[in-house]
Amino acid sequence: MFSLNGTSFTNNSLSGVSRCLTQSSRRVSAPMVVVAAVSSNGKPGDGSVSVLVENALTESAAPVEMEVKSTVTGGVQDVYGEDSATEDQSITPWTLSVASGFSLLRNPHYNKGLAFSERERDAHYLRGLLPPVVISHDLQVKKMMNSIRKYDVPLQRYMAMMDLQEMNERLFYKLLIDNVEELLPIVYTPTVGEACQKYGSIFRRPQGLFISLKEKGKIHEVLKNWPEKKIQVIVVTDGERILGLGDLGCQGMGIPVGKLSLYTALGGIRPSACLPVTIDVGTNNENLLNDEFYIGLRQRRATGQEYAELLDEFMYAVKQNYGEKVLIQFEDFANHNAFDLLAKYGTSHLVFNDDIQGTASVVLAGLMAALNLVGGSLSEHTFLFLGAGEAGTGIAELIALEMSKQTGIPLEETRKKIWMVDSKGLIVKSRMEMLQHFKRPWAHDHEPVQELVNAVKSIKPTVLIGSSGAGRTFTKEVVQAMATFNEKPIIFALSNPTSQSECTAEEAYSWSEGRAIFASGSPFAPVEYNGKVYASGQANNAYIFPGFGLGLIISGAIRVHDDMLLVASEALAEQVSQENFEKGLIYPPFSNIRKISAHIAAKVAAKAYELGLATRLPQPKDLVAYAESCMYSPAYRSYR
Ligand SMILES: NC(=O)C1=CN([C@@H]2O[C@H](COP(=O)(O)OP(=O)(O)OC[C@H]3O[C@@H](n4cnc5c(N)ncnc54)[C@H](OP(=O)(O)O)[C@@H]3O)[C@@H](O)[C@H]2O)C=CC1
Ligand SMILES: CC(=O)C(=O)O
Ligand SMILES: [Mg+2]
Repeated sequence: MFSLNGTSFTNNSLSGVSRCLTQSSRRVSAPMVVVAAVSSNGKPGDGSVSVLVENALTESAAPVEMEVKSTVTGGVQDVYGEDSATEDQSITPWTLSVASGFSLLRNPHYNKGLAFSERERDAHYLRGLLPPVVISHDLQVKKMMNSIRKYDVPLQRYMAMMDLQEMNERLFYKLLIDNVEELLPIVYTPTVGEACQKYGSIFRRPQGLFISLKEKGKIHEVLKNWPEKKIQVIVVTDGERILGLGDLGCQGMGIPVGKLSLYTALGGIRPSACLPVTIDVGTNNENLLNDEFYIGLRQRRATGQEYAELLDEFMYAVKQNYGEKVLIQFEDFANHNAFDLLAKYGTSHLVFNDDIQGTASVVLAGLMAALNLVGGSLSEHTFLFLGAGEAGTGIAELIALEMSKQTGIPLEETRKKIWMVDSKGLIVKSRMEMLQHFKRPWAHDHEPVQELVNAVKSIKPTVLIGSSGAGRTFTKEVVQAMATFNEKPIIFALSNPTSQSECTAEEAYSWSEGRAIFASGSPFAPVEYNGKVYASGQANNAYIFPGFGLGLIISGAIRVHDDMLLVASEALAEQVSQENFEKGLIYPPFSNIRKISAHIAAKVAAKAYELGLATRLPQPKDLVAYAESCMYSPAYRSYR
């Protein structure tokens, strides 16, 4: 049934399998990887065994040599945890697992529910545990969508999705992939924001690792408690700036969980390679500190050395446990830590800050596409941001870099086309002394201006970008001002969730008399204005990070480089079709996202090879085809 280093197995005994695995060290050559074994009497080393195998090439975005999968099910005992005869003691010992009967139904990785075939029910001790009907994966999807749609409250839909993920992982991902436009607002913004706010009350089972100050000095061991060993992507937050909702402390866990489900559904990274992490150093949110259901440390945030030491221990433990090439995505850190963490670990780890870099790439892509509708080159436009934090200054820097590359004009000059307003007004030279370091490049010569609308009237931007986290700050006066000196004003309201959006789609179109090119961070339904329907795009980093991460993984990249962000923007902009433009759209539909992600991945990987940052050799000839072939598919495997 499967072959391991030259030895074939058919209904071999479990102990035989064990011996062979031991003798052949812990690594199995692709394409076959043991994923579970079933013994006839449920006891290891006794009776006949069938071994479930999967094809590593279609199953994973990992290099083809893979560690033997470690799963313990079967309700008998943890079968084999012993070290095998190999010199490489840094690798976690493999275990071979017994998955059958009731435990198989309780294992979300392997459970198929009513889709287990008659033969599988016989072979895997499922008789009587399921009702007689056998249904297809497609019918399961239809049934699940029917039940999810019955919930009127988005948070109930979110909880139904989380329950499904815990029950039947492949059904969860098929549902999400097949209904991405409908379900993205549930597992992601805006609903994930509400889920984080209420995470303490709705918490059922751990979906990721919680690393708090209590774990200081033990993080290496804590990482080993996670059941999966072959991790490729970690999304980590400390919960201090969750969307535009502020400090949600430990309850920010919903964000890494949500982002990683998109890594799988949108970018094809296999679920077992994804690890959500929340670093808990306390919270300054008084409501949470006083909430009896709060699940985090009940103390104010640790800062300074205490904070830095915990983060440092985490970063090095990750490298020690998962190697050089694990991608660590920083998510929703407050800006007073985010920029420093990125700078500090950017030279030693494969790190990516989604709020700074992913957002920059998605917005640049939208602008590149928008030029098809408004004309001119990037450097002929003038940009004004409301919000000069991670998102705002990250986007600004990438736009300035792209302008500089296109024109040969130095970066210091191209930055002068970009203006920023923060909570204290327009960022101008006279404020320089008081500005945080990331705002300083944007302090230009101008008299102080307090109000956004006055900044708009004075600077006359062609592009207005909201990255403030402050809802309804693009007032009627602001949008109307944009529409007086622009035939087609480009207006992005990036802040999440919907409640924090700088304006709604309806406001953007009606106040600009239908002339705005509008996109928002959280989705808005199409709007009717003067008898015409306007559909707006979603300028959200979810277009970028899944494909970007896939590109890093398939090339074995060891560092992230700004040029990779630029090619990711180009790849996304190229996916906007003529048909999309005719509808005023500057982003392609999410329904094509896996194809889009493969294109982004291919460009990012090609750039990694060009820059000498790729370690997976030789370089595949057709990187798009290779990226597609590496993507996880939620199709059920046959457990014969
Ligand atoms: N669409 C997408 O893909 C993404 C969207 N976002 C969204 O962007 C928002 C901001 O995120 P991020 O940049 O990380 O946050 P930061 O906290 O780093 O920055 C927020 C900025 O907005 C300014 N600001 C806050 N309130 C006002 C106000 N009323 N008027 C003017 N300026 C204001 C702050 O000013 P000051 O510095 O003076 O305090 C700060 O400069 C969030 O809502 C987030 O959800 C973020 C990443 C991706
Ligand atoms: C989308 C995202 O990353 C944010 O709003 O923070
Ligand atoms: Mg974020």
